[in-house]
Amino acid sequence: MGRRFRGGWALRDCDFALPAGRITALVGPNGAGKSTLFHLATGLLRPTSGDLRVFGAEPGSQAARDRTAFLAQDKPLYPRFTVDETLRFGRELNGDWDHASAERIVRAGNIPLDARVGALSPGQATRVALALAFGKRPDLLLLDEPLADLDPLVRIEAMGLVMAEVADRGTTVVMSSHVLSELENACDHVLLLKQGAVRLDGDTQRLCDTHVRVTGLADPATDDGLPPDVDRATVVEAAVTGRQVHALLRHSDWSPAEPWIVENPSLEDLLLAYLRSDQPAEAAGAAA
Ligand SMILES: Nc1ncnc2c1ncn2[C@@H]1O[C@H](COP(=O)(O)OP(=O)(O)OP(=O)(O)O)[C@@H](O)[C@H]1O
Repeated sequence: MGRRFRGGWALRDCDFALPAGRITALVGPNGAGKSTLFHLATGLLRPTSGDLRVFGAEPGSQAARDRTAFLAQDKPLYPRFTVDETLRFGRELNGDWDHASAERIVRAGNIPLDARVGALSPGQATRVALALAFGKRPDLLLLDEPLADLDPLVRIEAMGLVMAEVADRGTTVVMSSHVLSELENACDHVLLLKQGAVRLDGDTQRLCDTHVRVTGLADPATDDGLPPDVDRATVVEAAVTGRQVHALLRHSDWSPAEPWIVENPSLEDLLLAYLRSDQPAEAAGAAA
């Protein structure tokens, strides 16, 4: 599947299937194609090549729209509406609307129902936008950097809200974020895009288990500092600092003896390595 704009391909040859009932982190540098993917998944854009399906339905079709809620980066809410009017608007637009849940989400944030949306803090507005999204009882919730403008405490609270609702209902969530440290405990699947291509796609635990971070004395005879017997196709990144080499390897059967330090990476470490790596997806073993 791909999407091209005048300036070139925003997404190209992207082939992936995201797991239902799980939280997928959509990660990638600016311009990687994350928002484009959300717009394709909601039917706001059509693919230029190939096909994208949402629970087997065409994005934008009634069947797909009924099951999908999308929270865009700019969280479009009507500033003149009160919170209550906003939720009632949600009820009018959606047949299968869960007003009690939407109100519960708002009340849990101590947001008065008669407050004007335009007067809410960014954190409160995010909560109202999430209430609107969850009130729809979506099977698929698409969140495009929903927490970007929030302070750390409110971010944690909003993330907790998403996770609780998802655990309750088994909603499939795809959430883009640049804050990698926050994804570790929240997401169980990751899709990493870079320059419009899928660089990494897999279960977070499995990805961390199938990669190793190795640190040891750099070999002066090789360019990357790793010993010559390391299969270079398994090297996601390697960096020499002083006399030490620090590398991330995937599926490596190279088992160095001490004094090499070998450990599984954290999700953040793994994602950063793939974001920094310029290796083509095949060489870096995108589909682990
Ligand atoms: N409507 C459009 N018209 C032309 N080019 C576009 C359009 N939308 C996106 N692009 C281009 O497609 C590429 C991917 O953009 P996209 O917004 O999907 O990236 P992103 O990963 O969401 O970035 P960010 O992290 O900055 O939000 C970029 O090169 C962007 O300039």
